Amino acid sequence: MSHLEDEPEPDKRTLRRGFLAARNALTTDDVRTAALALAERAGELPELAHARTVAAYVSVGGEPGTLTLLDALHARGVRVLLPALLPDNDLDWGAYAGEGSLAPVRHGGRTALLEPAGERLGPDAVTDADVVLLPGLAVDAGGMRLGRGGGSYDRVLARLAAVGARPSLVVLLYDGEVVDRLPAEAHDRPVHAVVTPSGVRRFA
Ligand SMILES: Nc1nc2c(c(=O)[nH]1)N(C=O)[C@@H](CNc1ccc(C(=O)N[C@@H](CCC(=O)O)C(=O)O)cc1)CN2
Ligand SMILES: Nc1ncnc2c1ncn2[C@@H]1O[C@H](COP(=O)(O)OP(=O)(O)OP(=O)(O)O)[C@@H](O)[C@H]1O
Repeated sequence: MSHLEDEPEPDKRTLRRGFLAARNALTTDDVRTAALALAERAGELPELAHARTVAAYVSVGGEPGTLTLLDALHARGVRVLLPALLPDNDLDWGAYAGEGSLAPVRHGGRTALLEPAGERLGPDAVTDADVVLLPGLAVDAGGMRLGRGGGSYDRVLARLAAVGARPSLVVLLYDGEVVDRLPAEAHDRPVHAVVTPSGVRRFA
């Protein structure tokens, strides 16, 4: 992206469109191969090795795959919390109990998400997490994350801060989604690390 450095910062919407188009161009095989590498790389994170509760999400479509990782955590006895999207874009949470505990839910015209089918624990349940795995479209060298724009995870991060919870914040991405710089707003908060198929990068 260095050839763009002299141009005005493209806004978040334009950036989102570009990153989503690249994901849409991936084949099922690309996604599957990357998901295996991601699970392996994430397995190297000491934060995950020691976590008792992990807040995560089930990837859909071209998103970097998370299910292999979720199954590995669940099999080790880690409590895995998964989000359920509420009408105002806030997130409720439920526990992952294997693939049978997921239900496809379509919100509006969007791709169906896989959400926890069991008991709902309430939006504050995320404050129990030792590690939060956040979805995103990109992260920059300062750890600032570009999300989908719903503000769901902005609210999660605000809620964690409000109760003084300081879990490790980790975003799972493809290699090309780690960039030099993203536009940041006052409410944006940096993550601690990014996992891509080629490895883990930590932010100061
Ligand atoms: N897998 C997953 N679950 C998640 C999120 C996410 O980003 N990914 N969320 C993050 O906040 C929350 C749900 N919010 C979402 C907001 C917008 C779209 C969305 O615009 N989807 C588009 C593009 C899908 C694609 O990448 O191909 C669509 O369905 O058209 C999806 C989820 C909680 N669960
Ligand atoms: N703590 C908050 N509570 C409610 N709304 C918020 C909060 N923080 C940010 N928002 C709103 O959410 C919207 C999306 O913000 P932004 O573009 O940063 O989303 P994002 O970080 O890309 O998405 P996400 O958090 O879903 O991954 C903005 O309109 C913003 O004002």
